[in-house]
Amino acid sequence: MRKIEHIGIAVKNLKESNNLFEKLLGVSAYKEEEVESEGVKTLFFMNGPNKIELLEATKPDSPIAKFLEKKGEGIHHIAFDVEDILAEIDRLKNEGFIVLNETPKKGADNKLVAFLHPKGTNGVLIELCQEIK
Ligand SMILES: CC[C@H](C(=O)O)C(=O)SCCNC(=O)CCNC(=O)[C@H](O)C(C)(C)COP(=O)(O)OP(=O)(O)OC[C@H]1O[C@@H](n2cnc3c(N)ncnc32)[C@H](O)[C@@H]1OP(=O)(O)O
Ligand SMILES: [Co+2]
Repeated sequence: MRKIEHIGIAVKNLKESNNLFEKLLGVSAYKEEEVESEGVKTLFFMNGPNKIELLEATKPDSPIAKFLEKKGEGIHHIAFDVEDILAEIDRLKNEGFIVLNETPKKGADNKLVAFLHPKGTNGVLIELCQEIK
């Protein structure tokens, strides 16, 4: 794991949260992207070295919809930048972490992604991100 790639925040309404985070960070979002396979629409902000990903559910069975139902708006996951996601998946599996998708999937913002179950990480959903070069 090289560095935190982004913090994912689940929100009910991307438009409203876009205005809020624009005020909070003093910058505009640099990208809006729908990830059909995850049932999410994402909005990315960069302020200094920090990246914030806002996530709105686009379908009722999306992980974000379930999260909002259960916990309401808030921090959803922490994503880490990795050099080699397959090697990292292997390493983490051997360390006993629960890898939710052993085959990396296409995420937002030009990344290959995989997730670790929060049950194995003190209740924090962890995302692994490898830049697609
Ligand atoms: C890929 C696009 C984008 C990117 O950056 O590129 C994204 O980040 S997309 C983000 C959305 N996609 C995902 O989150 C995929 C991985 N998540 C999952 O597979 C599920 O959400 C899972 C397995 C974490 C939970 O799904 P499940 O159907 O089991 O939901 P439950 O409500 O039954 O939860 C079980 C248990 O886990 C706790 N939980 C759920 N979500 C989170 C979370 N984000 N952080 C911490 N804990 C979480 C939930 O509270 C339940 O705990 P319990 O003690 O049993 O109540
Ligand atoms: Co993410």
